[in-house]
Amino acid sequence: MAAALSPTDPSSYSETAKCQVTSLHWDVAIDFSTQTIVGYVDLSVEKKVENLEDLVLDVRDITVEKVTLPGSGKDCQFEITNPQNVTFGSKLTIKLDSVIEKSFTVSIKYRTSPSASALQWLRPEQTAGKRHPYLFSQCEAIHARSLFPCQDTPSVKFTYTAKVRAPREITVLMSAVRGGAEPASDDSSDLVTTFTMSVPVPSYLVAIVAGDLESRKIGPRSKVWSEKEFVDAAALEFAETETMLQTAEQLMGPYVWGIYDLLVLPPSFPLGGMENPCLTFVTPTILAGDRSLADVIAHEICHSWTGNLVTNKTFEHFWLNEGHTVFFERMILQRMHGELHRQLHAHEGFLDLQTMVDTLTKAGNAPYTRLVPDLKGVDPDDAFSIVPYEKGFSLLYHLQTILGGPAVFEAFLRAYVENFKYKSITTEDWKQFLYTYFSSEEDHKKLDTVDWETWFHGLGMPPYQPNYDLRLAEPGRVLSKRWIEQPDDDLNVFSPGDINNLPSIVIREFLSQLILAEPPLSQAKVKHLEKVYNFNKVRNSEIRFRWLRLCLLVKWEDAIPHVLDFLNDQGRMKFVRPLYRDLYAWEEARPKGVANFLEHRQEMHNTTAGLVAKDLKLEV
Ligand SMILES: CC/C=C\C/C=C\C[C@@H](O)/C=C/C=C/C=C\[C@@H](O)CCCC(=O)O
Ligand SMILES: [Zn+2]
Repeated sequence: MAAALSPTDPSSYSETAKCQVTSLHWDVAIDFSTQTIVGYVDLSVEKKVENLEDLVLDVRDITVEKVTLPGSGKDCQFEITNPQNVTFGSKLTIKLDSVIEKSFTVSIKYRTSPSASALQWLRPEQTAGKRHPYLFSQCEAIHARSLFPCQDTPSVKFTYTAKVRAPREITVLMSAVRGGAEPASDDSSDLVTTFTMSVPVPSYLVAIVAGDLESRKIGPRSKVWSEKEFVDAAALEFAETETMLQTAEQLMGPYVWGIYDLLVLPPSFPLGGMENPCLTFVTPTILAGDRSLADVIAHEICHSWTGNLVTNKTFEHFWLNEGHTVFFERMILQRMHGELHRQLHAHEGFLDLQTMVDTLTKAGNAPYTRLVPDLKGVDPDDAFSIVPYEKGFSLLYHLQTILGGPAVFEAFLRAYVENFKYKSITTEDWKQFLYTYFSSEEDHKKLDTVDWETWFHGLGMPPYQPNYDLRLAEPGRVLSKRWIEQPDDDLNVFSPGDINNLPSIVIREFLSQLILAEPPLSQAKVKHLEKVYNFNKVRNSEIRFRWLRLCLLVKWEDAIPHVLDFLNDQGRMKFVRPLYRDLYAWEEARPKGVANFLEHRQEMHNTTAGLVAKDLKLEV
């Protein structure tokens, strides 16, 4: 019989009403030769009920060797049920007959599997330096259970310490403050590095990286880490980090995590960024050379408050993490570059939301367009999209508009963070606080005009269409209109100078408008665009992405090798999944897309490969 999932979190087996993990100690060795992590996790647990018979934990692809209660020195019986559940992993039940104390510790001796979904192992030849192997983790949403047995639900927060052993030429970092690295007592060719995270975090924020890493100081509390080959470029690209941190502190209160470092990962990293505390992980696709893609850094910095301090209680409330973070990210852009930048980014987000809603709806996944989706029986990775980011932002922007503008709403958001910091909350908690904060009769009348049911549970686009100020984008929009209206046999009116002085965000808007043109642009026009502006040479990933989508839209065969190059150069899902879907949708290009995927899937990140396989309708 299948094991039951938690009544309070559809993505976890843990029984958090009975007991909760409050701290964790991880004592492990990284074994690159077997692609496993081996050692102990010690969990300190607090009982919530008098008679606690079992401790139930989430595991996936983990071999448990022994469980002991260090307090009494006794071994515990344990069993693993649902061993093959692809979506949620398995349920580890530890028998606790003898525990009478309110708090106790269990020590679990275990090993991970080479196919642990949280981990990507790279051979030396897959790294930039080609000298040493590399390992990185991605635990959000529910992959921490493949790294260590845990209550893998964001409703539980714990502090942690760690001791990680690895070969001495490998630098190990975690989402925590790094202590020293000492030679292992039995073999000085290994180093043991220690870490401390003293702010309670959910399991999805535990992260590890191990590789041939260097760092550069980029601010009083910040370093950037990466392979030697990228580190100087990364230091220049992210030089605004401290300004962003200070701006975020003005908006949301003190930064509680001590250090804020950045790690630039190898190109297969599946996300733009991941807000691992003390050490944000980012994709190298934001190394544009001109800081124009640093909005990703602003976003990850804001998660230090929204997400990492105030956390969604389950991934059904993921919009609380992401909607607020996008809202604050755009406030940082506004403070640094002006309101028109915020307006243009918000507009771009709304266009992206429309595209995503169309894609999900056409694919039969309309339920994932809900702001608060039902994740019962659903892998959170399958439900993941920009919907919670942009629909969430739209809701907050709408509230800002009706409740009195930025000053009033910023004060509310600051109070929201203050009120819920260190907690995990639901959408209902958020809404109750909103009504309590805006308590006057007049404000309640305004709040009651909001169609909450449609915002939270409605399918498709939000029930309100914002009217953003697009003055900044005007030159790009005028140029796109000219291209759309110009007859195909009279294209010599365009010249490279048309886009010379346009900021990259405006070129993005230019290309987005061309993609949206109805009827679609002719292939002749797209070929002429290349002739005049040389887009195939542009390395800015956001421009490259839009340009290649436009080429596929008009079925320009010569563009396919450029698309495949981009797909094989990097593995960011935001770019890879739509391009593979476009290849699939074009019947003649489909075999090339499928063949390219099959050739490269072994090099891809697990999660990306699994989702692309579904996009290409291949067996997983
Ligand atoms: C409603 C959605 C339900 C669950 C999703 C929760 C987690 C999904 C999982 O796939 C993890 C996502 C992690 C995201 C981290 C960073 C993003 O900001 C990246 C955004 C995309 C990009 O910029 O490349
Ligand atoms: Zn985010």
